[in-house]
Amino acid sequence: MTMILSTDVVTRRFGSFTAVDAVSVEVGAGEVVGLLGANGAGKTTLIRMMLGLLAPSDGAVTLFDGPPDLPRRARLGYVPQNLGLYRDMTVAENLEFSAHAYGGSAPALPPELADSADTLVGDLPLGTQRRVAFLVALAHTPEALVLDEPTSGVDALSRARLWDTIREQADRGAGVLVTTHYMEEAQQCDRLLLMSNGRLVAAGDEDDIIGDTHTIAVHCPDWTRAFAALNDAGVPVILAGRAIRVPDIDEQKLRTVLTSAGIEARLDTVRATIEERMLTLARGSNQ
Ligand SMILES: Nc1ncnc2c1ncn2[C@@H]1O[C@H](COP(=O)(O)OP(=O)(O)OP(=O)(O)O)[C@@H](O)[C@H]1O
Repeated sequence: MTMILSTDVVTRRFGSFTAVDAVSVEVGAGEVVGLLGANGAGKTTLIRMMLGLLAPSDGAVTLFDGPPDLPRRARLGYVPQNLGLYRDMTVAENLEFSAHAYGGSAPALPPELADSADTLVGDLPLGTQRRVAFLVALAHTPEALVLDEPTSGVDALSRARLWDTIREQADRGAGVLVTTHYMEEAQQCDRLLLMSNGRLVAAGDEDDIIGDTHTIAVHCPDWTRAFAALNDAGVPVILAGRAIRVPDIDEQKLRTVLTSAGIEARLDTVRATIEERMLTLARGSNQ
C-alpha cells in the first residue's frame, strides 16, 4: 500500500502542556482510518501538524513523499471542524473561490444543492453546509482526504450520505483520515487509531482494539439503586439506557460492592464495546 500521510514520533507542546506526545501513525492509499479520542485528546492538533498548518515541537511529518508544504497540501482535501467556508459568500461563490485557489474550475452542484447555489453559506442548515464543504474539498480530486468530525451535528440520513461519499473516495484510491465521536462511524473505518491525553493508546481494527477486554452487565430490578451504589463506591459504571455495565473489572470486587449495599444482582460477563475499551484505555493513560 502506498503511504500517503505519516507521522514519526511527532510531539507538540503548548508551553509546558503536551497536546500530542510522540505519536507515529500512517494512512495508506485507499483506506479509511478513523482517529478516535475524547475531547482534548489531541486529534485536531495531530491533524494540523500532518497538514503542515502547525509545526511539530519534535518528530517529523510526511505527506506523500516529503514535508507537508504548500504544493503537497494542494493534492489533499481537508474539511476542518469549522468547515472552512466563507459564510458571507454564496455556495456558488465558495466553490468558484476554492476552484480558483486550486487552479481548476468549480464543480457542478449536485441536484440536492442546486437550489442553494445563490444562498449565503451562513444561512444554510449545518447538514447542507457540510455537503458544500465536502464538495469544496473534493473538487480537485484529492489523493488524500482529512476530515475533522465531518458529520457532527447532522441528521442520520445526511450522515449516511456523507459516509457513502467517504467510502467512494477511498474506493477510487484516496487515503482518508477521519475523526469522529460516533461509534457506529468508527465501525465503518478500515482501521482505527485511538488517542488519549495526547498519546496513541491503541491501533488496529475493532477486534484488535477490544482484544479480550470484558464488561460485566449488572441485572437487577432496582437499577437506579445499583447504579448509585456502584457510583458512590467509585466503580467506573456506565449506564446504557437502563442497562448497567462495568468494563474491565474483577467480578468478585463488583459483587462485594453490591452485596455490602444490600443489592442482589445477576452478573453477566460480556465482551466490551469499543466505547468501553476507549474508556478503560483513557483511564490507563491518566495514571
Ligand atoms: N493553540 C493552543 N494553545 C494551547 N493549548 C492548545 C492549543 N491548541 C490545542 N490546545 C490544547 O491541546 C489539547 C488537545 O486539543 P485538540 O483540539 O487537539 O483535541 P481534540 O482531540 O481535537 O479535541 P476535540 O474532539 O474537542 O476537537 C487540548 O487540551 C487543547 O486545549
